[in-house]
Amino acid sequence: MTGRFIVIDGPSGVGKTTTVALLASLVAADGWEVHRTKEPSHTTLGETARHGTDEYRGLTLACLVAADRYHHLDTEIRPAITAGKVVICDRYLATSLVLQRLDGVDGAYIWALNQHIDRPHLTIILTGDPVRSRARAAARGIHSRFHRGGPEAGYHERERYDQVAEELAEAGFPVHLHDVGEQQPEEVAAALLSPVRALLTVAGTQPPTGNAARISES
Ligand SMILES: Nc1ncnc2c1ncn2[C@@H]1O[C@H](COP(=O)(O)OP(=O)(O)OP(=O)(O)O)[C@@H](O)[C@H]1O
Ligand SMILES: Cc1cn([C@H]2C[C@H](O)[C@@H](COP(=O)(O)O)O2)c(=O)[nH]c1=O
Repeated sequence: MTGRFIVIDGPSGVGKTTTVALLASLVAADGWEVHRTKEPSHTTLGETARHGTDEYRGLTLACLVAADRYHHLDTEIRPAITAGKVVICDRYLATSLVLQRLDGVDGAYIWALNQHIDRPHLTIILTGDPVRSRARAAARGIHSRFHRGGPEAGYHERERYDQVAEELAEAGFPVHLHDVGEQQPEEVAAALLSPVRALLTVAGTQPPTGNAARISES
């Protein structure tokens, strides 16, 4: 059986990386082989995008993150799915549709750049109080110009993610929007387990192992 491709996306500091780690553990505990990864990837190309947002902007950055996405799909995501794993990826197309637009790139161009990417089986978009999210990102450490800016930037970013959730759904992407509210990280992951199990539990199909499985990560 081929694996599944799940994306967790949303504003800076909302808790994507934390949720990916916790959800990966829960899915592995169900017996699924899990591969955890993130975008930009941990390749030279990806790290250039992650840490280069002061130098690279607009169309250049849009092309850079799209190139990294195709390389990530070719070298990591597709092989893991073919091997039957559940791939859980931190950030993907929704980030490009929000941040590259904020950078002045036309939405149609972002879609065109990404027209050959794989469609995730499920895109989870986390939303939450922008003041809290921005404060958490700042406390953790800022490495991107998109993380800067106070509450106003945070509200704007959240609004864009809400719009992009609708845009992706209209384009046929299965989307699950989850407001983290005041939930603790473990509560967020537990709440997401239900839609993820619904995706993984195809009628009559059991997880490939009866026991807790391994998690690989990039
Ligand atoms: N539900 C939560 N409640 C309280 N703190 C949280 C919660 N989720 C995450 N955090 C904390 O907030 C900080 C940011 O979390 P995390 O790195 O997971 O967010 P992110 O969305 O991946 O951020 P970024 O987009 O900036 O990479 C971390 O210190 C994490 O421990
Ligand atoms: C996937 C993706 C990423 N970016 C930029 C935005 C940030 O500068 C970094 C990611 O930061 P993180 O805290 O390590 O998650 O990459 C982007 O502009 N467009 C994208 O599609």
